Amino acid sequence: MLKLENLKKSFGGVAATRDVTLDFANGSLSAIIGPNGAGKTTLFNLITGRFPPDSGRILLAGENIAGLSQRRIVRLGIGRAFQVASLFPTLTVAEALAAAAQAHQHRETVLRSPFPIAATTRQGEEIMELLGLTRVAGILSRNLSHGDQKLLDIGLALALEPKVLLLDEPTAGMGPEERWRMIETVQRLWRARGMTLIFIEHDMDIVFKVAQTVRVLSYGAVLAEGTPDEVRTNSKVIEAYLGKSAHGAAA
Ligand SMILES: Nc1ncnc2c1ncn2[C@@H]1O[C@H](COP(=O)(O)OP(=O)(O)OP(=O)(O)O)[C@@H](O)[C@H]1O
Repeated sequence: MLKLENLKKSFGGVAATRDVTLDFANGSLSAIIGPNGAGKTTLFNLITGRFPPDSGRILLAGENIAGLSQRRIVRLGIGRAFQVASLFPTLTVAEALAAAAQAHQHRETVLRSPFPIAATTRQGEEIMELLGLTRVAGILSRNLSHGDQKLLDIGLALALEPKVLLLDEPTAGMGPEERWRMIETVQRLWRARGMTLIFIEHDMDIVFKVAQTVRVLSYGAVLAEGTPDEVRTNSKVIEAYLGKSAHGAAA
């Protein structure tokens, strides 16, 4: 579904992405891990077109999307949960989702009516159900808890009907219990939608329990990849990244 071939990106003298080649199978659930500054977010920025790569290819279902605009890449089916819930402070959760669905269906035309049509309202309801947001459907986005704001961010990305969804640290800033609830929700939506889902995560317990495959970045390059068991026991990973806490401690 998504293939990265020899991707490179430098910022000034810093090589943030150094010859990264990775293959994400259709419908897979993958984690990207690595120490701070390893280039995880840069990889997402390249995939979503925030920055063009210096060289290399990004193949989505065989088509090279490297260097295309962010808008075009979204339309081709790559979604990313951004911190955007805060952009709709005066809309309720239900309104924000229906508006996003409507805007997507009208291909970015400006919303002219505050009253979304039935189909997009229904689409918003489905997303709320999937993410467990129905209980806060009528709450203004600005009044949501941190966890619900993050869920709404994911919901807004889902409204654009992505084939590949990128989540950059979906559990950041959450306590242990809330983290597990969030990651269960992520797993549920991945199963329900059958999409290719890639998440960046620092909590190793979550990564090793949830991901089908794990990619480890270090200094902008792929240090290791494989199943959670393969990565957990990889000597390079243990040495460079996990240290002695290879069996579960957070990064
Ligand atoms: N827009 C930018 N301009 C300049 N340098 C950048 C930019 N984006 C990333 N970098 C640099 O590229 C390197 C990789 O950063 P990146 O944010 O991708 O790492 P990361 O693995 O996501 O880190 P973290 O876990 O801390 O979020 C860092 O040295 C960072 O300072």
